[in-house]
Amino acid sequence: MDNSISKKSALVALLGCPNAGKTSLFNALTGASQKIANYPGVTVERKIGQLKFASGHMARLVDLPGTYSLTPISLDEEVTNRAVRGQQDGLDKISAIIAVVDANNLDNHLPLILEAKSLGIPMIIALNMVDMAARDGLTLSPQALETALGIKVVETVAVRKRGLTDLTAALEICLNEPAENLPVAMLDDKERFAEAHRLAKLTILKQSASRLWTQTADRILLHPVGGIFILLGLLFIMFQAVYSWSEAPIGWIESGTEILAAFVANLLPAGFFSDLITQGVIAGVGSVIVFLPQILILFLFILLLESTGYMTRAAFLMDRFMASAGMSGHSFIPLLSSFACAIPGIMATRSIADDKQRLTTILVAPLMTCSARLPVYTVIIGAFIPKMTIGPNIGLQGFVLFCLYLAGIIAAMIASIFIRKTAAKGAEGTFLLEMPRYQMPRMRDILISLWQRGWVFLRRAGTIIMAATIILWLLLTFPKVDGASSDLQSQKSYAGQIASVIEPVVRPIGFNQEIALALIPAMAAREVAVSALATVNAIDAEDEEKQSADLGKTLAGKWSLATALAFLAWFVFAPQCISTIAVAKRETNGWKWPLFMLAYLFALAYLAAGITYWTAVAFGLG
Ligand SMILES: Nc1nc2c(ncn2[C@@H]2O[C@H](COP(=O)(O)OP(=O)(O)OP(=O)(O)O)[C@@H](O)[C@H]2O)c(=O)[nH]1
Ligand SMILES: [Mg+2]
Repeated sequence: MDNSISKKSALVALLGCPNAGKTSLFNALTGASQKIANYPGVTVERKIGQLKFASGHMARLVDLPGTYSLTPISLDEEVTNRAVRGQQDGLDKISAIIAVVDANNLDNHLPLILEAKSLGIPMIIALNMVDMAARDGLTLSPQALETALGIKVVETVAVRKRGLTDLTAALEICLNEPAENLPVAMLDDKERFAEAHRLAKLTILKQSASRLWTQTADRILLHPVGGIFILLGLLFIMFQAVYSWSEAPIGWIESGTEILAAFVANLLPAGFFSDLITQGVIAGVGSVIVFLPQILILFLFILLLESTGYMTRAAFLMDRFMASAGMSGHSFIPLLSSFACAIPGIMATRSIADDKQRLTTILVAPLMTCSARLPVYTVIIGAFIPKMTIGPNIGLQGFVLFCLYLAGIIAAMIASIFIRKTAAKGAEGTFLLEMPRYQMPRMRDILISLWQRGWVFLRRAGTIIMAATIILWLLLTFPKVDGASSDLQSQKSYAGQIASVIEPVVRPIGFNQEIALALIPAMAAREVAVSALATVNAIDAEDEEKQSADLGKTLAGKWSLATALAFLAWFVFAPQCISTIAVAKRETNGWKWPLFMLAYLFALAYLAAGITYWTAVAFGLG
């Protein structure tokens, strides 16, 4: 510790809103002569350093936590509030304040200055980040602000050490000949914001059109209440579009697979091979490929939101919400990626510095509705939820899909709260984010990304999903039951025998034999649940001549609504994806956390499906 810091020299405080540049200024002004301690009772760092004036005199400088107001809400704001009022234990009375203001953000930063002014402590203003202001096309008049406030204003660029000589000179004058403290009228919140706005207008001489535009857009899109509604509205439109735009292309793909199946059936001699291709490969894989249009529409929206610069704003909007669940805005992007797929999502958590927050984000990422769930949701919704509207342009099917996504999000938040209270206890993190500029998306880039996503999906369908479907088909076809109806065949087959072990476990939550059968191969990937059901039904329908290419129609004739809803609820939670477990193992360096993840997600899935089933039955939907 540096004991050379004199206890007697005047104490000067750096006061300002979060991210105004106080710490940067503190470092620039004090160099290496810092002394770091904690405020008593709070784990907020207290930094005191020594400041040398041109005259050779010294002062002590204290860096305070950022706050927007002297009416504290959080602990570190409390520290700042007590410090400037001279009520902080172990801290001398403050002789002067350097109020640090972000030049780009006058409207938001000036209210604190007005509040501080009423304390009656000698004060000067460091108008910081003027480099950014200039870059963004802002022309400012520090003189205008100085005259209007009656407080000396010095322009600074803390990170480039610009304006520091002027600042220390002004500070020394302020300490030696404090301006007369004219009594200041106490303003209430509303008056203070109005006055801050007036001062900002006086100070800003000119601003570029694009900055003005960005500011207006941000005022609307980042509004703490309105912004959230806009975000939810955008997501809602997205899910509606996933349905309404995909109808026609889905029809084309369906007729395409039907034609292909008929063509192959004609081409190949009837028998094992023909059955394998038509029932296993074409019915199975085709039932998954049908979802390509919906997946592309989903990605189109995500890509558009990303490329316009909106996504970062969404992260910002969500920060407070995420913090209330024990994560932070940093977790937002990984979780958002998990809507596409949990694997890139979990890998993106590497950018989260806090270990506990990172672990939590990994553990809840599989609850975000990945695109592999879309086929499962869509088949069931298409089959069981009536195609009706529940409001102007609001379809019930899109609404249900929206609710399923919402259920995943809410479950993730609740799980996160629990995990942060138990398995991953730790302090809250901080959050910093720079807003990108708004821009027109470049259609070419979007199309390329869409093509890549589509290709990844098709490759999955052609590899893992096809393999799982073929294996399942083989397990369903053997051992052959002679002369049995095809229904009996699937029950007596190897797959049927395995399913009959699982069935008693899932029967209490409303699942039937064919669901039990589909759940095992679906561990490979969730979509396989759909291709497995398609294959089972293709085999079962063999003799009956009424095999429908539309899996939904077939299921609607067999399952009760309660079972269908329970099946949906299951897939909101069930960790049915081996690759996700593998990535979680790699990213957490061991089996402990992936096993924990498997256990808690299966438990949730079982509970949710059971509750859904029995509630539906109670309402007479069984
Ligand atoms: N371009 C530019 N960046 C700055 C300037 N001053 C600070 N920054 C940057 O702004 C960010 C916030 O600066 P800090 O010094 O940590 O802000 P602070 O006021 O201490 O923030 P809190 O302690 O959270 O209240 C950092 O990334 C700094 O590098 C400046 O004058 N110009
Ligand atoms: Mg700081």
